[in-house]
Amino acid sequence: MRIGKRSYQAVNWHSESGGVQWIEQRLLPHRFEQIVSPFPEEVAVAIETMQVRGAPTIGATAAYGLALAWKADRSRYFDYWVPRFRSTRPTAVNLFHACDAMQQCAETDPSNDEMIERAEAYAEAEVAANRAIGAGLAEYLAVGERRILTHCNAGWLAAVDWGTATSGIYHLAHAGEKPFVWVDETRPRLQGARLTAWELHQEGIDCRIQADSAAAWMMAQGKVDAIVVGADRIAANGDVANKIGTYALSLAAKAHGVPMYVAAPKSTFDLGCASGKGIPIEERDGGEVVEMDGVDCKGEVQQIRVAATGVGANNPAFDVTPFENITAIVCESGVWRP
Ligand SMILES: CSC[C@@H](O)[C@@H](O)C(=O)COP(=O)(O)O
Repeated sequence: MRIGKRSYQAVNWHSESGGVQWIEQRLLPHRFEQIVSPFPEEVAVAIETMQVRGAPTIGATAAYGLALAWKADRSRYFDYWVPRFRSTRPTAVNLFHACDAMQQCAETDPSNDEMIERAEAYAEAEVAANRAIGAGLAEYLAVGERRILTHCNAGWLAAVDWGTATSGIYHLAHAGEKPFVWVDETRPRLQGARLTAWELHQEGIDCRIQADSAAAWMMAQGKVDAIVVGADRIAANGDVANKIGTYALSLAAKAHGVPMYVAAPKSTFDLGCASGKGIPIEERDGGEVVEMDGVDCKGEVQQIRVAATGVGANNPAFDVTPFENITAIVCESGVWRP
C-alpha cells in the first residue's frame, strides 16, 4: 500500500542483496525505516522484538528467514533453524503454518533459489488472500455500515499488504465510497494509534483515534455501524484469538447489536485446535504497560514511565472471543458464521 506516492510491503525479498527487507514498525509513525538483512538470526529477532508483527506478516517473515537459513546453515536447518523460528512468538498460528511449509519444501532437498521462491509464493498467497478478503468484506460494509471501528493493527503492516480488517475499507475507498474509521488506540503497545491511524491517513481515509475505553460508549450512542478486527488464531469451533481488548469489544458489540466481523486468511485457522481454550496466549513484559515512548517537542524519541517505580504490571497480549459473539468470519474463500 501507499506511503506518500510509493507502494510498499511490510516485508519482502530484497533480491539486490540476497536478504530480507522489512519495515521497522517500532519506529512508526515518527520515523520510516526499512531494514535489510542476509542473516536468519536477525530476522528471527525482528519477529521476537516486534519490528515486524501482525499474524500474516509474522508468517511471511519467518518463511523468508527460513529461506535465508537454508542458504546460510543447511546442516542445522531442521534441528536448529525451524525450532528457532517457531519459538519467536506463540499465538499467531500463521507463524507455524509458514514454518511447516518451509520445512516441507526443505525435505525435498531444493536449491537455494527454490527455497526463496517458496517463501515468495507463501508471501504472495497471503497478499492475494487479503485482497480477496477485502472484496468480500466491502460487500458487507457497503450496505450502510460505513462507520467502522477497528482494534489493533490488522492493516497492511500486519499482513504484508492490503491488511485483513482494513482491506475491506481500502476496497470501499477505491470504489469511491467514504468509509470512516474509529481507531482504538490499542493499549499497551498502541498498534492502533501508531500504525492503523498512520496507514489509513496515508491512504486518505477519514479516521479518528480513540481510547479503547471509549469504544462501548460510542456504540451506546449509535455511532458505530460495524466492528472489523483481524485474528491471530481461529479455533475449529470459531473462537478467535486477537489482540487484547477484542473480547471486551465483542461483549459491548453484542449488548448494543453492533455486527462484529473478523477478517482473516485461511493461514490464521488452526483446525487442530478444537476451541479457544487450546490457544496459547502470549504474556509480555509488564514494562510495556507502565512505560511509553514517543517524540518530544523537538521531534526526539523519549521513553517515559507512567506508574510508580517498583509496581508490577499484568500484560496478556491476546484474548479469545467466543464464537457466539462474532457475526461472521470473512476469509478468502467466503464468509463463515460460527
Ligand atoms: C492482520 S493481523 C491480525 C492480528 O495479527 C492483529 O490484530 C494482532 O493482534 C497483532 O498483534 P501483534 O502483537 O501486534 O503482533
